[in-house]
Amino acid sequence: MFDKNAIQLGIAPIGWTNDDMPELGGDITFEQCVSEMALAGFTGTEVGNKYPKDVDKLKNSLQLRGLSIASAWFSAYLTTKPYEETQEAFVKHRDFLYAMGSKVIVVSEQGKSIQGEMDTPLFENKPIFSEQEWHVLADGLNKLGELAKEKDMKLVFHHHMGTGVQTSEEIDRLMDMTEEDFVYLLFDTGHLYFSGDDPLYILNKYLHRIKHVHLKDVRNDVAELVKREKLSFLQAVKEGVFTVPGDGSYDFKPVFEMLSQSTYKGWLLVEAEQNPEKANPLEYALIARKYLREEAGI
Ligand SMILES: O=C1C[C@@H](O)[C@H](O)[C@@H](O)C1=O
Ligand SMILES: [Co+2]
Repeated sequence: MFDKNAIQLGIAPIGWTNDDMPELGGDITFEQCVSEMALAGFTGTEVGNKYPKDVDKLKNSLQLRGLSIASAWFSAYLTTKPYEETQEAFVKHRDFLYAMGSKVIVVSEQGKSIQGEMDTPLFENKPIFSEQEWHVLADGLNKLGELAKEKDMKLVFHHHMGTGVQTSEEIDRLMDMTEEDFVYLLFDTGHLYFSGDDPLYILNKYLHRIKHVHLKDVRNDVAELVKREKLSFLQAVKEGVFTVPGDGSYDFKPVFEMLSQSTYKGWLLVEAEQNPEKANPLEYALIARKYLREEAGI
C-alpha cells in the first residue's frame, strides 16, 4: 500500500466553514476548525476565510495542533482580465504560501466560471472557452507556473465543475497546451465524478503531472436531483452533493491502488463541503480518517 513517508494526510476547512458560501458554518471559529482537524488525526490543511492572515500567528496556531498548510486556492482570471492583474495577485499568494512552507499552489481559472452563481443551472451553463481563450489561459498559466518554480514550488491546476476546465476533454486540452515543467495538475475525485467523467482515466494519464490530490465523494442521488431540477453548483453543495470519502457513491479503492503503486509524493487532502448543520464536521472528519486507515492503509 502507500509509502507512509511519501504521503501526508490533510483536510480542508470547507467542511467547517465554506468560502463559497460564508453563511455555511458562519458560527464556527478558526480554533474549533483546526482543533477538530487535529483531533480527527490529520496533519495538514488548506487555508480558509477565517484563518489568521499573519504568517507567524497562523504558524503558531497550527504548530500547537501539529498541522501545516498544504496549499491554498487561488482564483485566476486569465481569460477575462489583463494578465498583469492575475500575476500581481498570484505573486502575493505564492509568497504567503512560501512563507507557510507549502510546496504547491492551487490555481483555478475563474474567468466565465458559474461556480459562485446561486441560480445558474450547473449542467446547462458551464462555460466553453473559445480558441483564443484557450491560448490566453495556457500562456498565462505557463508564466504563473514559471513564477512558482522560481520559489521551488509547483502550480497545480484545479479542474472544477462550472468552469471552462471541467471535463476530461478539457483537462486533456489544458495539459496538451501547457508546459510540463510549469503547469501540474490537481486531481479532485469529486469534481470529475460529479461531471460524469472517469477519475481513473485522468489519474492514469497524468500521474506524472499530478502533484496534489483532493479526496471528495459524491452522493449519486443528490447528483441526479441536481440534473433533474437544474440546480446550480452552490445549490448542489447545499443539497449535500459532496461528502467525505467512504460516505458517498464513489469507489476510492482503485484510486488508492493506482496512487500507491505510483511515485506520487505529497498530500491526500480530504475536501467535502456540505452544510455543517446537517453534517457535523468532526464526525465526518472521523469517518474520512477511519476510511483512509481501513481502505488505503494510511
Ligand atoms: O478545491 C476546492 C475549493 C472550493 O472553494 C471549491 O468550490 C471546491 O469545490 C473545491 O474542490
Ligand atoms: Co477541490
